[in-house]
Amino acid sequence: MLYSTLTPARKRELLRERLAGKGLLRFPGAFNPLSARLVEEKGFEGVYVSGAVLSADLGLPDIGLTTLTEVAGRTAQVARMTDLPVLVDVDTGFGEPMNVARTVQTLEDAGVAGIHVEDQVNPKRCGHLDGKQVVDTATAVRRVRAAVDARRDPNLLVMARTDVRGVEGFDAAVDRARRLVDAGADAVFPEAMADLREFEAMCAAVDVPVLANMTEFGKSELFAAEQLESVGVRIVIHPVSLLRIAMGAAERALDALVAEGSLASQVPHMQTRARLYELVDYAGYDRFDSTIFTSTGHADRPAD
Ligand SMILES: C[C@](O)(C(=O)O)[C@H](CC(=O)O)C(=O)O
Ligand SMILES: [Mg+2]
Repeated sequence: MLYSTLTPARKRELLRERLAGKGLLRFPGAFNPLSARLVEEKGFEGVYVSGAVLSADLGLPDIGLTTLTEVAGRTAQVARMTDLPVLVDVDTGFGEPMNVARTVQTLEDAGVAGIHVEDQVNPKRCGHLDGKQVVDTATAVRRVRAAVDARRDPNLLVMARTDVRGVEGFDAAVDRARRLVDAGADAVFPEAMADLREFEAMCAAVDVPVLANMTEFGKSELFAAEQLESVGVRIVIHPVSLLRIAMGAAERALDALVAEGSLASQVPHMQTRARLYELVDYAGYDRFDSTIFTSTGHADRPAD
């Protein structure tokens, strides 16, 4: 009931423990707080909060228009719904290194287990589009150092995302990733890798966990979990997938409503009322209510 049963500190500790072990951690993107519960119930290891989803949710393109307050607010709502560690996309950190520091502390307060900050210029764009620009290494390093220095919980995972692959090529991306690890990054998110071999080489080049972004309609093929695991990738995100699936379903249903005048044909595709209530733990609230009434000896309500 009311959810998360673990403190943010414990979730961070658990993520660190899992990363110290072996295997791939799968982080589907939650497109709303409730979907985070679904992700947890299905047995995934973490929840991703995507900047692209957050922007799209507000009807905005993913070009750095969202504010820290919006991102932190939504992320806190997601994090409180799950015992899984939440990894959040903070784009370029919302400004200069001082802003990055504030971003990190604000998101620590929002209950996340990790953040990733990227080395694009502002306005940023989706990492799988052409025409991106990146900042120089010194600026990228300052962002990561600011993030690392600002965290109050040493277990908060500071992940450095580099967009250099799509701008200057793979070797430059490896150089950039190494510099960001030297600056204190706990993990690396190499954006827009061309193939599995590049993931493998990146994993071999840095001795911190590497993330793979399996976003659809992007530059990377959609590799399966076993393929990524076999080349040493430690975290995979499916950032926008659930939003795409939900929006695809919503559009098809609206078309049916227009064509058929009713949604009767769509009911088999819907999450049932019972399943929704299960996800929000309706029964848990009922139990709480009756326990309180019983224990306070409320006369009007029978104990059950
Ligand atoms: C991972 C990402 O940063 C996101 O915001 O989810 C995006 C995803 C996308 O636009 O498909 C990205 O830049 O890759
Ligand atoms: Mg993003």
